[in-house]
Amino acid sequence: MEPAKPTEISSRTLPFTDQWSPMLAIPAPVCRLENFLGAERADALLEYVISRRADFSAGTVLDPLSGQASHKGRDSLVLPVTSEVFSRHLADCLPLVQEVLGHRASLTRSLTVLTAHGEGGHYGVHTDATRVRDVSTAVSAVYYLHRRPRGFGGGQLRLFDTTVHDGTVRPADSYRTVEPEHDTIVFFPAGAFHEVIPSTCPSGQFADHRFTLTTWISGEAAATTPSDQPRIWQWLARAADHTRPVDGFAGDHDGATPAVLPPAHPATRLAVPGTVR
Ligand SMILES: O=C(O)CCC(=O)C(=O)O
Ligand SMILES: [Fe+2]
Repeated sequence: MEPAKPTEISSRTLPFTDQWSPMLAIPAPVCRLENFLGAERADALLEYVISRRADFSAGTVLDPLSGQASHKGRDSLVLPVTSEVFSRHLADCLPLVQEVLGHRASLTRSLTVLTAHGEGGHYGVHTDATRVRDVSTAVSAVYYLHRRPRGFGGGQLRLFDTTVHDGTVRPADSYRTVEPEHDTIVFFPAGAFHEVIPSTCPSGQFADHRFTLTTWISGEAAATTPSDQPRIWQWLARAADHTRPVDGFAGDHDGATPAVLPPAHPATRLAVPGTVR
């Protein structure tokens, strides 16, 4: 049979107009790595997290205007930690992550907390601007851990798109969903709006919670040349502007302490596909 000839849709059906003003909706760049620590070490870390149960406390949010910490819109347990090995892995994958995220600034410091979400655990829509000096260049990294079979439901991470329309940049209602899969890590711009939707934990046991090792990675000080960053990063930073603490960054509201990220090690850094190591 002959293929049908295309039919022109007449401009009576689809008229021309000079009132044409579509809205740009851009997904936040995300880089996801599976099997990040490997089965054995991920299980060892999970056992460690469970063993620290008594040391977790309620996580806070910071009001950017008043500088006050509160529990508004958040029900998570947190425990600040540092780990040389985890930091080295982060440093070794940053060249690849930066390539995927279209990120150009230098990243030298990190803040890390363990988190646990149980029955009703959630973290309302926010940016991570309160965790870093310069949200236009900082990266958030969330490493997920949980028992198998999974003892919790829900708890997905939603990463909101950004709309750019008539010179205004704002977070969109649309989003991408990240499943909190054991031994996977996601990286995304710290200025992207995101939320953790409520989790359930039918057993009520701490060991069945949704666990993360959450890290905020940034440079030393405010970037002097943010225009080096691709446009999407600049838009994200503009949309996140009102979430920056007006008094600037004055230490972490959950007690995380800054650690220096080593440079990527030539022998262990992840290769960027398509380049010579
Ligand atoms: O747990 C997650 O998936 C995200 C956590 C988060 O957004 C945060 O701790 O700032
Ligand atoms: Fe966050």
